Amino acid sequence: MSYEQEEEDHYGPGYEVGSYTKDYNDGPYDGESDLNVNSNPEGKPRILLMGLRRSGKSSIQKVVFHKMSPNETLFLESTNKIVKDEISNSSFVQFQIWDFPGQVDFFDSNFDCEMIFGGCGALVFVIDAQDDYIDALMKLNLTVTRAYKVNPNIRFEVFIHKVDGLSDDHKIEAQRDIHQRANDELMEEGFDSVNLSFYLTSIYDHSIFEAFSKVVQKLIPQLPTLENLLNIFVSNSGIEKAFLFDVVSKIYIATDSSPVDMQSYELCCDMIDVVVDISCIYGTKDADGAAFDHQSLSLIKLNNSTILYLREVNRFLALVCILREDHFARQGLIDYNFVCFRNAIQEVFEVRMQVQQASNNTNQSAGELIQPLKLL
Ligand SMILES: Nc1nc2c(ncn2[C@@H]2O[C@H](COP(=O)(O)OP(=O)(O)OP(=O)(O)O)[C@@H](O)[C@H]2O)c(=O)[nH]1
Repeated sequence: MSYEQEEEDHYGPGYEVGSYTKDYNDGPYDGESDLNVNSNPEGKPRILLMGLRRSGKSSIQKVVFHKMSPNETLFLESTNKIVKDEISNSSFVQFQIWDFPGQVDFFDSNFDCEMIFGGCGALVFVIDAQDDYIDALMKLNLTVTRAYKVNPNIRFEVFIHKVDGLSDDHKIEAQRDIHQRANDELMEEGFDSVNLSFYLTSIYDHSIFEAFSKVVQKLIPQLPTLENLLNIFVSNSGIEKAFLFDVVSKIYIATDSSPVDMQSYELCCDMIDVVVDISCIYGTKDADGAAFDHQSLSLIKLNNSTILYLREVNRFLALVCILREDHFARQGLIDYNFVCFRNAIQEVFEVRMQVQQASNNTNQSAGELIQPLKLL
């Protein structure tokens, strides 16, 4: 698990791109500077992180994808160039994150809107809720309107961030106020069809992982299939809740259709930490040094007659389930259903690979550009 500061390159005169990557299992990124949409051969969706200075953009990226502890972010230096990060640690979770400096100026002639927004899947705008957010709302409006004109397919995600410092009432009020002001301004300017999603986030709890899970899920074309498979598995196995996790980032890439409550999600995240930590200390590591392998399985009984059950789905994904202890009496059935579920996921993955390969071949022969928004 290592990442490498790969290279720095010029993003047109005046804008630099720091490009590094972390490929959790396949060793350091060996790619070349990938500066524009056209050189994005695998068509990975791109997520842009934007917002005012010190709003918390780099902290979010470091905590979610680089295992940085929240306290360490206090020492992060201000970003003064676009930092590009390649996330390719899972069969389904593959994208690039571009972290922008807070002072980015859209009116600067060096800022190539077409190129930056054109190949973007989601734009995450971070607002510091502990600060006066009027300036941030102006910047949000400017960013969204600019981006939408270039690419109406972008998903706009607003993180009302640093809410750890706010009381519950204050959080709700901030969300209501920001939601209303942002939408009113867009309506006034005639951007009625722009859809903004809002999330209350903090790096000091699981809210940031939950919010990023939802951002990433929207970029996975196979999501309805995965959810369907989870629903079938859950209803036939007496399971209350199941999450399909990307083990390294602890982002859940799908869950069944019952509502997600934060406590269940936190429990499942904690279980992954426990399993990975114990495996690292006492388990045997494979050739890649990964302690999480095809035999990874864990069962934790809680003192409220609830069971947490974790099974490895593939190298990158784990299924974590919550169920009542009495339902676990039929473990054989659950295990059988799980094997069927795992085979189905494998098939989805294979179909995805085939379609991706076919699309690559077609595009190569036709000399066309690959649509960066498409995974399939
Ligand atoms: N309380 C609290 N502080 C946070 C949170 N997220 C980030 N911070 C702090 O906010 C400060 C700024 O964070 P950065 O990640 O450097 O902000 P940035 O948006 O990348 O800043 P620029 O690079 O200047 O654009 C740091 O001191 C972080 O520790 C959060 O969720 N809660």
